[in-house]
Amino acid sequence: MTILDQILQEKEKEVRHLKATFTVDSTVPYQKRSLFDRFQQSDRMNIIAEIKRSSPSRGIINQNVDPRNQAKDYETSGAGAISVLTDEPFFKGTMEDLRAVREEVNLPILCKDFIIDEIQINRAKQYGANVILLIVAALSKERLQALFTYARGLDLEVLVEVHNEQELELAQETGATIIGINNRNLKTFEVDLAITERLAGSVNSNETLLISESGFRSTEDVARVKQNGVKGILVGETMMRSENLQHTFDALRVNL
Ligand SMILES: O=P(O)(O)OC[C@@H](O)[C@@H](O)c1c[nH]c2ccccc12
Repeated sequence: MTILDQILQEKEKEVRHLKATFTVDSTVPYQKRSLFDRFQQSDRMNIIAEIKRSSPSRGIINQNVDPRNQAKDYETSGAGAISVLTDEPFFKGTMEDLRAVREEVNLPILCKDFIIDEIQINRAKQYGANVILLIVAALSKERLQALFTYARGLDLEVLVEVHNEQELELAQETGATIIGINNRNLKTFEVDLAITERLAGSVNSNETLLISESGFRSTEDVARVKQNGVKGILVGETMMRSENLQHTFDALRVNL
């Protein structure tokens, strides 16, 4: 069984529990913050900076981070959006982290989780997400379409994550306007920026916002992907380990 299979098995349990315990509170106000508009217009590489305590591939990264302070520091250093890993069993994040971050910053917030059911989308919105992640490798074509349409109906944006040509085609058929090319294979953990170089060419980057995800450490890394129409990068570990965030942001926010 791959790690992705294990995670999805856990998610099924989580969804069963959620269905028994979570109800939507329709009195919670929602304020839209568009990642698409912000990123599509920018003339510098946009950074989605991630709150990531731990991961199955890297182990503990920064277990005791205060998500509020970290997010605030990301915002002042030049982040265009914040990603909050909310998966608990494998990444040690929480929905409370998402809420805390949402209260602290004015940027679009991505709920980074393995979404397989509508109820997780309701919960993400209620905790303050503006954008949700749908991972093509984790869903059937039908479920991908259903969850995508459901989220759009709630006025959320959707980052559709792909790792190969076939998944990219599915994302496009779904109607995705924000596509994340994950350089990390979620089944083997292998990271290779060549994945973005290979896939980005088949996307019309005037209509679709292209994000490259995982494995960014240096200006050179970003330079490799920007030629291909990529307007944003998703950076976790490098941000969580940075001792000088301003310096890290300046190095990665190359001119487009
Ligand atoms: O820490 P990195 O290598 O900068 O990667 C960040 C982000 O791309 C990664 O956390 C990620 C991309 N897609 C995911 C799906 C689920 C969990 C995590 C992820």
